[in-house]
Amino acid sequence: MHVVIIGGASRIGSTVGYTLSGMDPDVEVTLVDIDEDAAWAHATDISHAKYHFSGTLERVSNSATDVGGAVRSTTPAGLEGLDPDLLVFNAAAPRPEEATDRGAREAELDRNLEIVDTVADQLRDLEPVPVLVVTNPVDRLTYRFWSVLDWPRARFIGYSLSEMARAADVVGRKLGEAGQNVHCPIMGEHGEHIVPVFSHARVDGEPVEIPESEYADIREYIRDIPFEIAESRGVQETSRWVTSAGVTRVIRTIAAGENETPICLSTPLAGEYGLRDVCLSVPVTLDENGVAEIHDWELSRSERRELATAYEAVRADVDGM
Ligand SMILES: NC(=O)c1ccc[n+]([C@@H]2O[C@H](COP(=O)([O-])OP(=O)(O)OC[C@H]3O[C@@H](n4cnc5c(N)ncnc54)[C@H](O)[C@@H]3O)[C@@H](O)[C@H]2O)c1
Ligand SMILES: O=C(O)C[C@H](O)C(=O)O
Repeated sequence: MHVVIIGGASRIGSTVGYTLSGMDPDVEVTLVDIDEDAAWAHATDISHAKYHFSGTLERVSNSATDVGGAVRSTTPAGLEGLDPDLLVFNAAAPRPEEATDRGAREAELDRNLEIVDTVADQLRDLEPVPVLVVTNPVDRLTYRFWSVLDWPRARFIGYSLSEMARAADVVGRKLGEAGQNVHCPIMGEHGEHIVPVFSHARVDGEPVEIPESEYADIREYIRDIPFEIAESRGVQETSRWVTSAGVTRVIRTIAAGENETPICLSTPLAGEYGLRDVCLSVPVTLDENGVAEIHDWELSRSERRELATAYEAVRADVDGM
């Protein structure tokens, strides 16, 4: 498998490259970035890391020559010659200085829309492959890629899985259960309008009742924690570890060609949950083409209402784009 990371010199993109190369040494990784030197440096450093991870060390080169397991770098001009199986989009403009709170993702919209349009032009001649969008605001940018690239909608996936780990942490603490035994899926927007699907929460695989009195706290924790992390570490340093682990999980699921249990990711909707012309996180199974199936879960009345609110919020921006 050949994974091409656009914005490969970014904090998140380079960490995805490192994590994926460490876990799956045979996967080829190409870091594409306008910062050619930084992309080269990360590719070289990661290829040296593989010497320790897996006893492999493929020569790094800027060419697209097929070398199994190689970690390469190139600039966007080199995209044309690549033959990716999967694209990760992690390119971003520097985050506005004042964007330090929960509005930070939306504050990135205008600058990152321009980058999406530029990159979509560079991708136009490639064969359609899954595009995993990590750059914020995820739902709006996934939608933009879908609108400007004439590729099947199943190819477009927006990453929002970090929220599931955050939910497991807080729900576990509320219930006095170990976080790793908790599964609480999150639908809706990757942002303010998350929809924790409490009706599908599980502990040790069994349905669990979460007291309604805890819902507000749980939501607030999931919304706040990435910004508390960024505040303590520096606003340009977002949640790189959970994000890279989750992105790597999605890539490996696509590479494996299936996942039995649906996970919530953002994708274009065409009538599912009564919604269309928007990207929101919904339960999906994946295969090598992207989204294999959008699952139709029964939701509680309040979950449906929250999903409708997420739809309104994202649509309002999409209308103005
Ligand atoms: N979905 C999530 O859960 C999640 C989590 C964390 C961060 N993010 C988002 O990921 C994005 C990246 O964050 P980061 O801290 O890794 O970014 P960063 O600032 O470290 O890097 C951005 C990179 O994009 C490159 N770039 C800019 N324009 C480009 C173009 N046209 N082509 C190729 N490369 C280009 C830059 O040179 C830079 O290397 C942000 O939008 C951030 O909000 C999303
Ligand atoms: O990039 C951010 O500000 C937060 C990110 O979307 C995350 O959920 O970790």
